[in-house]
Amino acid sequence: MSVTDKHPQDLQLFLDKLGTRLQKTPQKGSVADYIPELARVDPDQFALSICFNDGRQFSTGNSTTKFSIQSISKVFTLAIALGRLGDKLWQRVRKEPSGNPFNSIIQLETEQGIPRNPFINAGAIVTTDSILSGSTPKEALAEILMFVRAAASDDDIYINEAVAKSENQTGHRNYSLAHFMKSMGNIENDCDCTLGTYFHQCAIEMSCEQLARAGRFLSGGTDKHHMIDKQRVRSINSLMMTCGHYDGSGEFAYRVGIPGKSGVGGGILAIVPNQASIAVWSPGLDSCGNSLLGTQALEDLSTHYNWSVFGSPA
Ligand SMILES: NC(=O)CC[C@H](N)C(=O)O
Repeated sequence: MSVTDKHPQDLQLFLDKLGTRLQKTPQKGSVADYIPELARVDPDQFALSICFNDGRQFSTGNSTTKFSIQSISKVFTLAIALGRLGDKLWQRVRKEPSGNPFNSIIQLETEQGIPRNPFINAGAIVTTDSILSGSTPKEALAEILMFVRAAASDDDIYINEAVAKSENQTGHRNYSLAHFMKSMGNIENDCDCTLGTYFHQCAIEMSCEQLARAGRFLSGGTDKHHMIDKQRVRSINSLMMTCGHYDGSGEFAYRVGIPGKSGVGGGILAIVPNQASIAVWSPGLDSCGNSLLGTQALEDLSTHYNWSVFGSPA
């Protein structure tokens, strides 16, 4: 029996109180300003949506407002790449936490251009490059959008061109990562094509309600949402737990205790394995680039409902 069968009204009340309390918090973190279009987002926004495997969905705050999913897109591209290449992907990217910022270049030189994991920028660029091989950027982006729309059961999901363009103009760090990996033989396509595709996937916009629904393929929702092999669901969740918040992954696992993937747009997709998919959004970020209040909301929620996969204190 899920928590919704027992106390659906209590859960809605809990979420509304949580949203109201967090929105009053003075320390909201800072919005990402290295992508100029994201610097314009109003930091005083908060939304959360939970989609249970039994189909029920509960939301609070600005839950239909769309935001830039940014690195949360890396979960969808990893699922597509694993479906295409299978374990061969792991010859080009590893499965280890990096302990470094998401856009760090330092490990690539001593580690032969093989990124630590698919969720740091270098690893995500390699993952996108693998999807691009054999397709044009337009075809690869169409495939990514098709996957996301099918996962969310919603066609009203698009790429924000202005955000993609804005990141392309200021994406010198990502260009350096891609060119370094190209020099080491780990990028197959033209760097401009791979990065153009990567910037566009990051610029996908979704609301918390859409994102929570899109995450059902990782929470083991109904048969309809078995979009990928069950073994892969487990693999992706394990990487979200160990690497989904970059150099803040240990802290997130310690405080929240469930797999999660953040993005610099302020969103987090979190999975309660076999139970629910949760999307939270608050644009202010902490020093590791993870949503400050989003993390707090997930900690409060998972503590209250005992969702940590590491056991319950009771
Ligand atoms: N952590 C993130 O969300 C980073 C994604 C962003 N598009 C970048 O490449 O810098």
